[in-house]
Amino acid sequence: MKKIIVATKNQGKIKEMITAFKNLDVELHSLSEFGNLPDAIEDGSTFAENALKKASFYAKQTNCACLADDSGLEIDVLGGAPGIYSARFAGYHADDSANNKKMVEELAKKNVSSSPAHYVCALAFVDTDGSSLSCEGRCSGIIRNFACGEGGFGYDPYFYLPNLDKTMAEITLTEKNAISHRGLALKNMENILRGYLK
Ligand SMILES: O=P(O)(O)OP(=O)(O)OP(=O)(O)OC[C@H]1O[C@@H](n2cnc3c(O)ncnc32)[C@H](O)[C@@H]1O
Ligand SMILES: [Mg+2]
Repeated sequence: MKKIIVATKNQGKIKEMITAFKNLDVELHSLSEFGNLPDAIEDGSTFAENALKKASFYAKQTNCACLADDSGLEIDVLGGAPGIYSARFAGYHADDSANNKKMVEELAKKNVSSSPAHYVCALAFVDTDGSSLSCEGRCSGIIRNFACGEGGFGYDPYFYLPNLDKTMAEITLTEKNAISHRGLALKNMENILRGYLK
């Protein structure tokens, strides 16, 4: 069975990635099994470039095949910000609550209480021989300036899904995976990996 490292330090992503791959015939491992590895440098100009940088970096560090995710939120009224800077919107070591506070402040500066927005997720798989596979997923919704729900992570309590009349933080992990940017990208990657690992 193929051993794949879920190469992320984000616990929210880890849960979603492991749940999504439960029917794939692979052995998933966490980066934490390798001790305290350095952070990958995320200096690409696109989600796809950053995902590939992370997967390649951790494949070298662990000598194992790695699956990495680079993702973020694009808010229309902010011209697509925070985009690839979503994890550090409020500064380099910002946490979710600081980023969310900054996001609410930026909406206020534009004199709006909500805006159409899109989550984007790029996934990259890098094997031990350096060969790579990649794909993306997107999910559209409305960013609002108030939080609802306790689930998910990051911007989820502010990301409203009009079709469900709920935020991403008010649905279960399985429901989130069925519609989210990461869920859709993982479905894609599952199909690509099935062919690759045959
Ligand atoms: O780089 P790794 O170690 O994977 O973890 P990270 O949290 O730094 O991840 P990114 O660099 O890809 O930044 C993505 C940020 O975008 C936001 N984000 C991405 N997917 C999200 C989701 O499903 N729900 C809520 N926020 C999300 C959240 O703020 C993340 O920290
Ligand atoms: Mg990161």
